[in-house]
Parts: sequence; structure tokens; C-alpha cells
Amino acid sequence: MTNNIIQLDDVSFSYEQSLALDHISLQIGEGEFWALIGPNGSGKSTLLNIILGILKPSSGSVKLFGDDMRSFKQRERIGYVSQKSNSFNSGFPATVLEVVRSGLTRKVGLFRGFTKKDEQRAMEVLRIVGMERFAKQNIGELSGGQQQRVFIARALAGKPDLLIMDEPTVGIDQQNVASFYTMLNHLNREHGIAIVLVTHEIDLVTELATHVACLNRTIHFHGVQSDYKKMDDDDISKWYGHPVRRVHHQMPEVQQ
Ligand SMILES: Nc1ncnc2c1ncn2[C@@H]1O[C@H](COP(=O)(O)OP(=O)(O)OP(=O)(O)O)[C@@H](O)[C@H]1O
Repeated sequence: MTNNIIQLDDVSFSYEQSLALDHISLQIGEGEFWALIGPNGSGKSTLLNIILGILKPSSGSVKLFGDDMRSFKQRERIGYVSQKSNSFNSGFPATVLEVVRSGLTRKVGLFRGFTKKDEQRAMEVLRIVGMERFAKQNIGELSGGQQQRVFIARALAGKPDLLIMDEPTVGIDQQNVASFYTMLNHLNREHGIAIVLVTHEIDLVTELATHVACLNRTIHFHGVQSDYKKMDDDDISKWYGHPVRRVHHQMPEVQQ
């Protein structure tokens, strides 16, 4: 049996008078790859913010790696890549290597210099995301998709067990989205890193995710990918709020 690394029990959350999450219960196990899908305004980012401890639930409980959220101290076990990471302009004065190394500050502290070992770790994670050859280049000179890979490397630098991403493929073209997801699949399967990914790409990511959660203020479905695929498009459309037709995608070079 896998251990739960995220456990939400009966979590609700309101922004002042407006209920954004309504009695959410969800368990995410180690090494699982979850796609969290739902229409605009369905509470996906709010749910991530609850998991990240940025927002406190109005009611219910959150456990991370078995510890109650309120006493959870192992922040380095969670890597986070936000929606807007990949928007540096070309003049931004930092190299790819510097950006990735800055992901180690939580471990090394702000005022200790970086060691050779830190640099090796940064190069190692750049290799994992296929960006090693860009190490000396300025971050702003890279495409949105390349920048996003660098930010994933940054999130991986501290060796997290869980990677949380909020729509990481916004602004990346379709061809590169497929190879981006293939890279995530590799991270999940070969490196055992659990992934929780918010996305609007209801077809593509569910080819790779091991589990899917469908959210629209409350959870309408959560379970393994094969059960999600068996669901009727009409049933998905009902909770999504508009017609949904899923298309099967053949992913490039998916590791089995
Ligand atoms: N800071 C805030 N103050 C008040 N209401 C908010 C705030 N942030 C989000 N909301 C509301 O909470 C609900 C859920 O928003 P949330 O951003 O979590 O949805 P989402 O599924 O991530 O949306 P999207 O797919 O558009 O990014 C929406 O109705 C939104 O308007």
C-alpha cells in the first residue's frame, strides 16, 4: 500500500462570502501523478494554495506526509512551479544555472555561498529536464517552454518528493507541450517524484497522469486514469458546465 503524502479531509474554503471549495476529501499517494482538472473558477488554484499552506481551510483538515499542516516542517519535500514562472524578458540578468541554484537557498540558507556540490546538483537537475546545454545562457533568452523546464529544475534542486504545478504549459505551443509532458512522465516514473498538476488540457495530460481529480467547487470524480477514461463525455460535460469532447492523443516517447 502506498503512503499518503497529501490527505484532505472535508476541506471547505470561502473567500469572504463566496464558497470556493466545498467539502473536499482527497488522498494522494507517494509516486502518483495527479491531473487536477476543472473549468475556469472551479477552485483549482485555491486547492493548490491550501495544499501549499498559503491559504488556510475554513474547515476540515490537511495532512502533508502524515503531519498535520499546522505543524508540518518539511517544506523542502515540496517543489512548486507557478503558472507565471516562464515570463522573464531577455534582459533579465541571471543565467539558467543561477536560477536553478537559487532553488537551493532553502537548504543552504540565504547567506552562505554556493559550493561546487550545489553547482553539480544544479547541473544534474538541468540534465534531468533536458536543459544542460543552456546552463550558461541568460534565462530571458529562452523560449517560454524552455524557461518552464528551467523552473522545474529549480523546483527539483532540493530533491523534493512532490512537485506541484499550476498550469505549467500556459503559453507553450502544442508540439512542445507534448514533449514537456513526456519529460514530466519521466520524472514521475524514473525518479519516483509525485506530481500534482493543474491543467485545462483534459485530453493530453490524462494520457500520462496515473490519477485524475475533477473539480468544480466540489470533487466530481477522483480516481485512477483508466476509470477517468471510461467516463462518458456527457457526464464530464454536466459537471464541467459546457460540452466536453475528449480526443485520444498519442504521446511521443512515453516511457512504459
Ligand atoms: N483572492 C480572491 N478573492 C475572492 N475570490 C477569489 C479570489 N481568488 C479566487 N477567487 C474566486 O474563487 C473561485 C475559485 O478560483 P480559483 O482561482 O481557485 O479557480 P481556478 O479553477 O484556479 O480558475 P482558473 O482555471 O481560471 O485559473 C472563483 O470564483 C474566483 O473568482
